[in-house]
Amino acid sequence: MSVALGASERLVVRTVPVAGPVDLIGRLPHPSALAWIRGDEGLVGWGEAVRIAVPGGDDRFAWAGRRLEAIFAAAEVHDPLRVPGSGPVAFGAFGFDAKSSDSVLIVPRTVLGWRDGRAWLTTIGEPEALTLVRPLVEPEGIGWTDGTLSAPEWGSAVGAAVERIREGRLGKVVLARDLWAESRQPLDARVLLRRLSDRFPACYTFAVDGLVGATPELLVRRSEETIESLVLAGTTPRGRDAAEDEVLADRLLHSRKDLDEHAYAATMVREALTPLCDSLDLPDSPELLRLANLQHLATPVRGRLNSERSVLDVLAALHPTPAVGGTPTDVALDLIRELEVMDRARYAGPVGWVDARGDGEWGIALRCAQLEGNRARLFAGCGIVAESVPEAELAETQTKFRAMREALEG
Ligand SMILES: C=C(O[C@@H]1C=C(C(=O)O)C=C[C@H]1O)C(=O)O
Repeated sequence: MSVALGASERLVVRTVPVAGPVDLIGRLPHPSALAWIRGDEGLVGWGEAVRIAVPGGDDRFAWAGRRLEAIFAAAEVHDPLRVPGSGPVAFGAFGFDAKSSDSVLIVPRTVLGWRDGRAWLTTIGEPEALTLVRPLVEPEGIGWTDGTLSAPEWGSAVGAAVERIREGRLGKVVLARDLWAESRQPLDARVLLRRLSDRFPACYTFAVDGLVGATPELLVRRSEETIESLVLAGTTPRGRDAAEDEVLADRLLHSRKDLDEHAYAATMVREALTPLCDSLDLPDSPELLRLANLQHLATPVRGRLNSERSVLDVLAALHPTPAVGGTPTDVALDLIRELEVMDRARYAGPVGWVDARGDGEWGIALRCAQLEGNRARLFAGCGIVAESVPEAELAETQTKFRAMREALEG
C-alpha cells in the first residue's frame, strides 16, 4: 500500500454540494482518469491519496475490504450528504484470477459526483493550489496486431472446448482472446471515455488505472441493504433495420443454446446470493437488453441483504460468475488457463467503486482495454456450450471488440 499523503498522515476528507448538472468526463484534468459513469451520472476522480496493491489470494476481496476499512475508519470525514459515493471513495479493478497481482484500489484526492439531480465534490487533504489541466490527445494512426492467439488458433481452442463439454466434463466455459492496438500518440483515457459513454449510454463506462471500457454487466450495486445485479449471457448482433432487429431478438429469446448459456449464469448468481439475502427477486426467464452493437439475454436481480455486508463482500461471493468463467467454476477456470494460454489480467474481473459505508457499484470489466502508453490491449470473450460453433463465436468476439475498436479509431 502507498499513502501518497504520508504514511502516518490521517486523511482529512471534505464533501461539499456543488451546482449541477456536471459534465463529469469534461472535468477530468489529465489522462490518468478514474471514472464510473452511466448516462451522464456517476463518479469521476483524479489524484491519488492512497493506492492499495491487493495481493493475489482466495481472500483478496476481504483483505482489500479490511485495508480500506482501516484507512476510512481513521479518516476525519466531513460529509453532510451521506449518499452512496459521497465522503471518501476508492475506485478499484481486480484481476480476473484469484492469484492475479493486478488488483488495485485507488482513493483519489478529488472526486466529483452527480446523481439524482445532486452534485458533490470530495477532496482529501489541502486543496491543490494548482491542478495542471492537460489537453486531450486523440488517438492517431491506429495499427492492429494479433494478441496471444491468432483468430484461427482461437477458433481451434473453441473447438477443443466444445469437445470437452460434449465429453461431459463441464456445462459451459467462457473463452476470451486479446488484440493489440498502437497509436502514434500516448492514449488518453478521457477521449475514450467520452466516445464510449456517448455511444453506450446504458452501459457503465469506466476507467481505473488504465483499464478503460463500457460494460453492460452490473455485477453488484449496493445501496444500504439493497443489492442489484444484471446477469448477462447469450448474445446476438443488432439487425440492419428494425425488422431484422426483431427477428434476431426473437431468435435469441427462443434459442435453446443461448437460454442454456444464460441459465448457468443466472443459477449461480441465485445460489451465491441466496445465503446473503432475506429476500431475492430473480425472474425465471431472461429479458432482452439492446445495446448499440449487440443484444443480450439479461436477468435483473434485486435483493435485501440479511446482515451488514460491504459491496466487496458481495463481490467475493459472486466472482467469477459463469458469465465470464463457466460451470462448474473450477473445471472451467482450469480449461480457460489451458486453452486461452493468455493472462486475462483485469479483463472480466470486477471494476467499480466502494465508499466508507460499504455502498458501491461494480461491473464486470468487459468491452474494455488496458492502456499502456501508446498501446492498448483489447479483450473479448464468449460463452461456449455443447452446441457452440467456432466461426460464430469468432464473429461474436469481433462484434464485442468493435466497441473499443471504434472508440480508438474515432
Ligand atoms: C465475455 C464477454 O461477455 C459475456 C459473455 C456473453 C455471451 O457469451 O453471450 C454475454 C455477455 C457477457 O456476460 C465479453 O464481452 O468479453
